[in-house]
Amino acid sequence: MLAVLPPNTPAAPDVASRPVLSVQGLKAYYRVNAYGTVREIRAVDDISLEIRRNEIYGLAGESSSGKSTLIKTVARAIRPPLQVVAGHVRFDFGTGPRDLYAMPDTELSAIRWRNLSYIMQGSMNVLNPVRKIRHAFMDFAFRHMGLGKADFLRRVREHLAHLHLPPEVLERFPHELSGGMRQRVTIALATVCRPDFVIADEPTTALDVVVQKGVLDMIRNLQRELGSSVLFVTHDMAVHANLADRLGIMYAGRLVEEAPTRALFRTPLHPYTRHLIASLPRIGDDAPRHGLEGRPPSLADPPPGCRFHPRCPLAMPICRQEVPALLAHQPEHRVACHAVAQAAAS
Ligand SMILES: Nc1ncnc2c1ncn2[C@@H]1O[C@H](COP(=O)(O)OP(=O)(O)OP(=O)(O)O)[C@@H](O)[C@H]1O
Repeated sequence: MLAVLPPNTPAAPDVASRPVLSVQGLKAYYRVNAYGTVREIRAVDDISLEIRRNEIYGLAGESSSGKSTLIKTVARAIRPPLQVVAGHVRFDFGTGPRDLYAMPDTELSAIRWRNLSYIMQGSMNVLNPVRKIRHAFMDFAFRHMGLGKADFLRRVREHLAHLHLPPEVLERFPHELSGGMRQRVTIALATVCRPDFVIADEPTTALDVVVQKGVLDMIRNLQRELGSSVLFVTHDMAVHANLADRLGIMYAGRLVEEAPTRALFRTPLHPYTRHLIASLPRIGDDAPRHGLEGRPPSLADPPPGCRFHPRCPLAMPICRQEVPALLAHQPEHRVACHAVAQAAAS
């Protein structure tokens, strides 16, 4: 077990049953001025989901489906031209749900790193290239730990040792470390305060397969030890299969399916999810994989109805007119598809 800090979340009898993150009707658009005309890129368009304590929720979908935009919005790490135009993001760190966008800046900076931390794509976004790693820990984590400097650095060294990182990394500049080591350091940084909720945006994408496995194991082990919740984003379904407890599939700014990972891989319901899973390579299966016809739509001018309908093998007239609601087909399995809903009703 980690001998670092006591849990951040105060024990309350009903805390475990409440979601730690609740997103409702969230819409986040890029409002871009193009030659005097404002265009809206609807990258996150009416998303609702909940993430529980002590689970890894994987968010999947191809490039430009809105994954990064959704997690930036969930972390309130947005800047123009991105704007939240509707909906709520509520976190409950044990003291009741709090609307992230209604929080004063002081409260927001108090929960950052301590309750809510963010492992970004590419470690150099958080590590300053001209400062030693020690400074990153001092800058981000020191004020949240309530310790003197010597005790704080001792805790940091213990945490690094627990993660099999030598304490000497504190005296290194980021460029002196390999890519995998830098990513491990950013994970150590993001978890040293034992946060309740960790957001990880493609943390292993730039790494080779062997290093990637080590980093994924590190994230899984830490999550188990801390009992925290992780929102993990990658387009790589094989990574999700090995890491996520539950999976949400995004297509063109919308959540189209959500289920426990095993159920989603065994019985994918949405035609897009079925395509994602069917295109995964399998050992001993040399049959050619067929890509989907067409391309994802422009999020500045998405098609009406279901955004997947122009590429969907099951498309019906209603799919061109009505947005399918995300409905529960099993208690834990939600899907937004008219064809699936009709088949279930018949
Ligand atoms: N700063 C920006 N200004 C305008 N549009 C943007 C901006 N950033 C992203 N977008 C658009 O928002 C949409 C969603 O992009 P986003 O990066 O969230 O997708 P993604 O699923 O995370 O993709 P990837 O896996 O490639 O990172 C895309 O159409 C993208 O072009």
